[in-house]
Amino acid sequence: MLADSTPDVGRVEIRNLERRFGTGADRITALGPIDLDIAPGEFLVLVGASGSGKSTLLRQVAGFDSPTKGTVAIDGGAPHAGRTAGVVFQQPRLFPWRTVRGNVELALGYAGVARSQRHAKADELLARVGLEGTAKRRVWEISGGQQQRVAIARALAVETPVLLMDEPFAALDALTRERLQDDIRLVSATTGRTTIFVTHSAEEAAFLGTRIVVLSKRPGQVVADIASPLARDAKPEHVRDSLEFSALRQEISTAVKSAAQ
Ligand SMILES: Nc1ncnc2c1ncn2[C@@H]1O[C@H](COP(=O)(O)OP(=O)(O)OP(=O)(O)O)[C@@H](O)[C@H]1O
Repeated sequence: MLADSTPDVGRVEIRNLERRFGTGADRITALGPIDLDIAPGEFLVLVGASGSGKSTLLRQVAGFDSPTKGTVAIDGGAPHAGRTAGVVFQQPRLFPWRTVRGNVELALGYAGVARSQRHAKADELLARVGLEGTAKRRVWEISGGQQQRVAIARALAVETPVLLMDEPFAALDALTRERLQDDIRLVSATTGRTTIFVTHSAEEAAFLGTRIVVLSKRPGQVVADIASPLARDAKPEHVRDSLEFSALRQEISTAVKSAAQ
């Protein structure tokens, strides 16, 4: 299944971006200079050694933090936290005393959806991430994998042009992680939302990305930019079994190892 329509929003332009932290002798350059053009609908996976600045770059695009030098533009404008990008973190960060549906309804409220439409819209989003039948349960009653699905539904609720995911599956067991990868691949192909996804896993990067960008060790700079040859609408099991997938995973893994030296 391909995107519902060709997306025309969600262009991310990163120009000459640098981020330094600290002052005086303790000053470090964490990131940059970085130039990246991300087209609407691309699923860009960022990989690189620990400390290469992946989360720092994501935070600039989210609008949570500002570059020391250079610019980030989303559809030509400055990033605005919560308005231009939805964010999913490693921990789901839900409201535990609310129901599953209540968490999604809250995000819909922030997004300006009328109260009368929130219930149905929340259920539609929960179905999209495979959570039919859990709407009335409290967050603490469901598993970690299900909680992360709620966090994804919540991020999808706010119809931002960009979706940012910072190691969202890292804390999950292997089977749950694989299921969520299958689902997010399909969700992203159908919504066509520009996505930037951070991971440490070459396998996850190869499976999810339409494009994989490898950062060097500090200061993080782009050392490899790989276009995936895998078909977006291929069945997950066919992707995982394919020779192209193995070759891509190997290429990413080699690039990450050499970038870390
Ligand atoms: N607020 C901050 N103050 C000082 N240094 C920071 C700050 N945020 C990040 N850094 C430093 O910037 C560098 C990049 O950090 P960042 O968390 O972006 O890397 P990362 O690639 O996401 O790492 P990991 O894979 O371990 O999550 C690190 O050296 C980190 O210590």
